[in-house]
Amino acid sequence: MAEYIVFEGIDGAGKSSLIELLHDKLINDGYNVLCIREPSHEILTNPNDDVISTLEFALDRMKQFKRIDFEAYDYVISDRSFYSNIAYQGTSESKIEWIVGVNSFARRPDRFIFVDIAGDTSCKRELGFVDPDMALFLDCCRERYLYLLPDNHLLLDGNVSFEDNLERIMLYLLRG
Ligand SMILES: Nc1ncnc2c1ncn2[C@@H]1O[C@H](COP(=O)(O)OP(=O)(O)O)[C@@H](O)[C@H]1O
Ligand SMILES: Cc1cn([C@H]2C[C@H](O)[C@@H](COP(=O)(O)OP(=O)(O)O)O2)c(=O)[nH]c1=O
Repeated sequence: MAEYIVFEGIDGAGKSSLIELLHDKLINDGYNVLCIREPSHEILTNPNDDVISTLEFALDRMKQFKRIDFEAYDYVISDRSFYSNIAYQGTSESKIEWIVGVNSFARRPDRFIFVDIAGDTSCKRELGFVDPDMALFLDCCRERYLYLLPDNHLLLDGNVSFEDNLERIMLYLLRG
């Protein structure tokens, strides 16, 4: 049964770069690895409608998981999970409660790796400049992630080198 490893963090944190490096390392070590991402395809959501966005992301999530045979792999590595749903669409207490309920059948991660950067760093990496509204929104998402971190998570500083973070990830996976 594959270990389900989730990478989370705001846009531009370095999730996909680290996943690619981890994938190559694990394949090189002889493991069967599947990399997935959420959403599994481009989803046209309305950023002003957290309810519709939540349902779109949650449906895509459930359908994607139906297609995965966890017995066929050693590791399934995912770029995002239902935690993104809470971080991005959970803009009030009542929405968070509802989003947790909508995702109650979503698979829980065996390993949770949070790559941490600030909202303005995200803007600089993704847009090339700091959009104050976007930076503020992303800082709120970051706060929700930090509040939600499950037990046994690994928190990475997304400003240090990929090599240093890959080393930390390998130690974390070895910890059992
Ligand atoms: N630690 C880092 N140091 C320097 N550049 C980084 C770092 N992490 C990410 N980047 C850069 O930021 C951009 C977004 O990285 P990416 O891996 O696509 O993030 P995400 O998947 O979290 O959106 C890429 O250009 C990447 O090279
Ligand atoms: C899975 C998921 C993603 N999202 C958002 C977060 C990202 O802004 C976007 C995915 O963007 P994308 O560019 O595909 O990936 P990334 O920025 O992680 O490299 O979808 C949600 O708002 N809710 C969710 O449940």
